[in-house]
Amino acid sequence: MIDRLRPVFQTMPIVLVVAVLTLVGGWLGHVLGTQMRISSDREEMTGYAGQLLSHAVDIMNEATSAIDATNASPYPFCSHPEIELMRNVLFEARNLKDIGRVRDGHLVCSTILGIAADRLPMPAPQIVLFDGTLVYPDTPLAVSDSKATIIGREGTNVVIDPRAFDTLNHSPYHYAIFFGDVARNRFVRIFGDKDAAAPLSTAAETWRLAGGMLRRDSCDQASGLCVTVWAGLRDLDASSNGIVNAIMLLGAALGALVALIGIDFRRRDQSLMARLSRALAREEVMVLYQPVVNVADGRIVGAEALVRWQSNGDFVPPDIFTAIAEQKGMAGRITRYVLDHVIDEMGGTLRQHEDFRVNINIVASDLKDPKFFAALDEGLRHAGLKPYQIGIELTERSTADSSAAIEGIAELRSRGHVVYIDDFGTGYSSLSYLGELKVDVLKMDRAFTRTVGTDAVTVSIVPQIIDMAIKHHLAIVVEGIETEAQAAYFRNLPVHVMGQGWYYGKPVPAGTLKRLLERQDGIAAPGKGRGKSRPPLRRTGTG
Ligand SMILES: Nc1nc2c(ncn2[C@@H]2O[C@@H]3COP(=O)(O)O[C@H]4[C@@H](O)[C@H](n5cnc6c(=O)[nH]c(N)nc65)O[C@@H]4COP(=O)(O)O[C@H]3[C@H]2O)c(=O)[nH]1
Repeated sequence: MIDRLRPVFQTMPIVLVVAVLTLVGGWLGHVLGTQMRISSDREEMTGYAGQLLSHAVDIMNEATSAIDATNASPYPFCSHPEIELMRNVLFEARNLKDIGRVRDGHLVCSTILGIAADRLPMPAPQIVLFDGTLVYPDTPLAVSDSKATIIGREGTNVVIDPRAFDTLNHSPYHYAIFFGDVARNRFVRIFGDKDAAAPLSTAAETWRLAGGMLRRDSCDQASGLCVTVWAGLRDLDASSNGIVNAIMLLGAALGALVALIGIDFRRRDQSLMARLSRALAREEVMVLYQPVVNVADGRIVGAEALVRWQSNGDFVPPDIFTAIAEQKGMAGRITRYVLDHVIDEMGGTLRQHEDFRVNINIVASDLKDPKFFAALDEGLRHAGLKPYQIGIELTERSTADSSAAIEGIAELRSRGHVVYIDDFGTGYSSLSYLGELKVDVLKMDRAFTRTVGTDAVTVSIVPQIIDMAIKHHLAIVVEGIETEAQAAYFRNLPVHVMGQGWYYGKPVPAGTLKRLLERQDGIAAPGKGRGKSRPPLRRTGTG
C-alpha cells in the first residue's frame, strides 16, 4: 500500500508548489487587474464628467443669451412683436423648450402659450443667485404635464429641454448636474438622477469609494455648475471583468511557469548531482595539476590539484559543480576524492621530493567534517607523507563563518598543513581579518594580475596587497600570470613570491607534471639543487 502511494507522496510537494505559486500569481494578477480597472474607470469617469460639464455650460450659456435677448426687446411687454422676437430667439436655441415673460410673479405670455388667458402664478424659486437669477428645478410646466428646469431673470423665463442630456447617457454611470452659487456651497440639482446627493465638496475634483460605489464630484466656480458621476462597483466589475480575469489568468499562468522553471532547475541540479555521484563512483572525474613556480627563476615548487569532469560529453566548470555540490552537501565527497587521487597519483613524487607540495581545494563544510580530517591523517600515514606536503586552499567565501573557519584552520595548521587563502581580494577578507584567520599563504586573485601592464586603476592595489601580506608575515602566490610582462613585474618586486598561471603551465595530468619535474634539475634528481627554491612552508613571525 505504502509503495503504491509513494509516487503520490513524491509528486505532492511539486503539485503543492505549482498550486501555491499559481494561486499567488492569480491573486497578484487580480490585485493588479483591479488596480488597473479602477484607474481606467477613474479615467473614463473623468472624461464622462468633462463631457457633461461642457454640455451643461453650453446649455446655461444658451439660457443666459436667450434671457438677455428677450430682456433687450424693444417691443411692449408681451406684445405680438415681442412674442415673435421670443420665438425667433427660441428657434436659434437647441436646448430650450420655451421662453416666457413674467410680471408680479405670474407668467403673462410665452412662445408656446402666446398670451395667457389667465395669468399663471410662478412657484417660488428654489434658489436666487447674487445677480438675480432665479432657479426653478423640476417645475411643472403650464403647457404640458411634464416638468423641467426653468431659469429666470428680470421678467424673462427660459424652460430647458428636460431631455437635453439624453444623448449623453452612458451605462453603467449615473450623473447629476447641480447649479447655483458654488462659492457659497448653495446649489440645486437641475439635471440627472433625482436621488443624487449634493456634491461632497466644491473642489475641482473629489473622489469617494464607499458603499460599493465609486463617485466623482467636480465643481466649476466660473459657471456655477457641479457635475457628479457615480457607478456601482459591481456594475463596473461586470463591464471590465473580462480584462481583470485575463490579467488574473496571466498572473496564474506566470506563477505556474515560475514554479515549473524552479522545479526544473532543482531537478537539473539534482540530476547533475546524481550524475556527479555516479562519475565519482566510477572514477570518471579527473584530477589535473597546475604548476606553482618560484617567480624568481620559474622553477616548479608545487602544484594545485584541480578537478575536471565531463558530463554527457560536456565539460562542466569545476567552480559551478563544486558550488552546487556544496549546497547539496556533496562537496566533502569531492574533497576526499581529490585527496585520494593526489595521494595515489603524486604520492611517489612527494615521497621522493620532500620539499614539493600539492595543494587541494576544500570548502567550508570540510573544516567541520571529522571524515575529512580522518581521510587526511589516513592518507598521509598510508603514503608516508609529511603534512606540509599537502597544502590546503580555502576560498575567501569559505571563511565567511569566521569562528568555524578560525577553528578549522588552527586545527589544520596544528597538524602541520600549510593553509592558503584563495582568490584573495574578490570577497570578504580584509587584511585585518586575515590576521585573525591565521593562514600561511595568500593567493592573490588573477583579477589583480590581469591589471598589471595596463592602465587599470586596480593595478595600484597590487603593491598594497603585497606590502600588507608582508606585514602580516604571509607568503604570497600570485594567480593567473599569463604574460611575460606580468611575470617580469612580479620577478622584479623586492620581495620573493610564488606564481601560478598559463605563462608557467596550464593544469595537466599527473604524468605530464611528473615529466615536467623530471626535466627540472633538483626535482628530477633528488638532492641536486634542492633547497634552491623552497616553497613557503610555514607562516613566520607572529603566526
Ligand atoms: N584565465 C586564467 N585562468 C587560470 C590561469 N591559471 C590558472 N587558471 C585557472 O584558475 C583557477 C584556479 O583555481 P582556483 O582559484 O582554486 O579556483 C577553482 C576552485 O575554486 C574550484 N575548484 C577546482 N577544483 C576544485 C576541487 O577539487 N575542489 C573544490 N572545492 N573546488 C575546486 O574551481 C575554480 C576554478 O577552477 P578551474 O576552472 O580549474 O580554474 C583554475 C585554473 O585553471 C591563468 O593564467 N589564466
